[in-house]
Amino acid sequence: MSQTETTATLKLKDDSQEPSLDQTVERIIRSQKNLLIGSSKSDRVALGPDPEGFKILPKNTRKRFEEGGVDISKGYPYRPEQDKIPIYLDEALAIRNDDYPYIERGKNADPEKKALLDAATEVIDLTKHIGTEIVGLQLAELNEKQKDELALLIAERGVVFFRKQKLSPKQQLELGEYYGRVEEHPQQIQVPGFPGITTIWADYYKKLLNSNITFKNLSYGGWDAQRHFSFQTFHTDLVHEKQPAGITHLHLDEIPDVGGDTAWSSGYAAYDKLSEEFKKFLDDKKAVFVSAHKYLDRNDPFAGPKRIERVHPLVRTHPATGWKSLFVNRAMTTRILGVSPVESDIILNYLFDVYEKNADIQVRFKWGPSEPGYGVSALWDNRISQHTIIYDHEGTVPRHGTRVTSLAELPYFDPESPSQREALGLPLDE
Ligand SMILES: O=C(O)CCC(=O)C(=O)O
Ligand SMILES: [Fe+2]
Repeated sequence: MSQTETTATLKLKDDSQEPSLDQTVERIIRSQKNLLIGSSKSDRVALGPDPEGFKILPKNTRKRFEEGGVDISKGYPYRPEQDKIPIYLDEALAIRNDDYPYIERGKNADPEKKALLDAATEVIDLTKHIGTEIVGLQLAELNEKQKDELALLIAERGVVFFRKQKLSPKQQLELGEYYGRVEEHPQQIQVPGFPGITTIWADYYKKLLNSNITFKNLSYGGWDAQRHFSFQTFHTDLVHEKQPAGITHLHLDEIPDVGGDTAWSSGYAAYDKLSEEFKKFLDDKKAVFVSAHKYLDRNDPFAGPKRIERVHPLVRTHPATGWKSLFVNRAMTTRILGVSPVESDIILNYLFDVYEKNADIQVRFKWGPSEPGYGVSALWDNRISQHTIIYDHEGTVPRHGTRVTSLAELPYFDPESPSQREALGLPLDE
């Protein structure tokens, strides 16, 4: 056979485009993704901007988007295309797997936070341990010094609220970028043209789930019944990231008159609920944290769905305050390393309860009443708190928000760091 004949034969093979076995298997896996990953009803595919969602977009939100230059002419919300949604664990793990140089803005802020607090007309601590409302300031107008001081205040108080805000999605994103690398979510519904801004819109999901429209792979915090994950239980955002979430900023631009509050619980105070002996036991422990979404193992795709697993310290030090905080949540912390599975379950359940059942370390925020033309912002620190929507409105009335999450440092535990009560000179529980 001459050289030309060989090339011709090979070419013929290429041109026939007969898929290899691997390619066939891959095609089956992709087409049967929902079956293999076990997507729930809320885990559906959706492609691009949704003309149906646009029809129920609240007036206040539409006005904010139009004034803020968001192009919703093709529909709303934007639903990431199927080919952007990772199927395999290694694909999901490859997202943001680099070491990104995080700058802690709160670290060098004036501890008295004068530039921020003196400019406010009122500063209201909503409870002793967590939650502060700032009155009379616009987030969009803060200078760098004030933003740094705000980062410190959020780190100290867990969550900070601003009512009556004029804030475009772009301004919200810019503030998030100042606080860290903004997470771009490959699954969640988004603001068109702004992959860093996700949409929080329960009534839309409710409508979607009740409709006969077949969307696939669009996800809204679904978990299996076992661990009950959804936005409706206490949780922390994005703990499965290598450098998990620092500040999340949720801006509600459509607020129900009644219902749909949000609650936060303090991780510093949860830690300080523990006895000194138990703190010592927990201090250098590490735990496994899992992702909300499930994926397939490329080497064993038919072995069932798997979640991303990351190991983080169970007690972590906040880089701005230097205080220790209990870093667990029922939805995503699955086991403590170095103890038996039975021990791990018992300890974790107790720690979840400490966070969830002590009302004295929590704040419940009523976003309303809504004021046409304005929105309300909550900025919380996921490193030192948990939060949950209080879903009493059951998605039956309009409630719409945009959310930007800034990722933070690689979590660490500094054995020299004090607890909050120690740092503030308060008596410690024994
Ligand atoms: O809608 C809410 O109140 C909170 C939703 C939530 O968990 C989040 O934005 O991370
Ligand atoms: Fe959340």
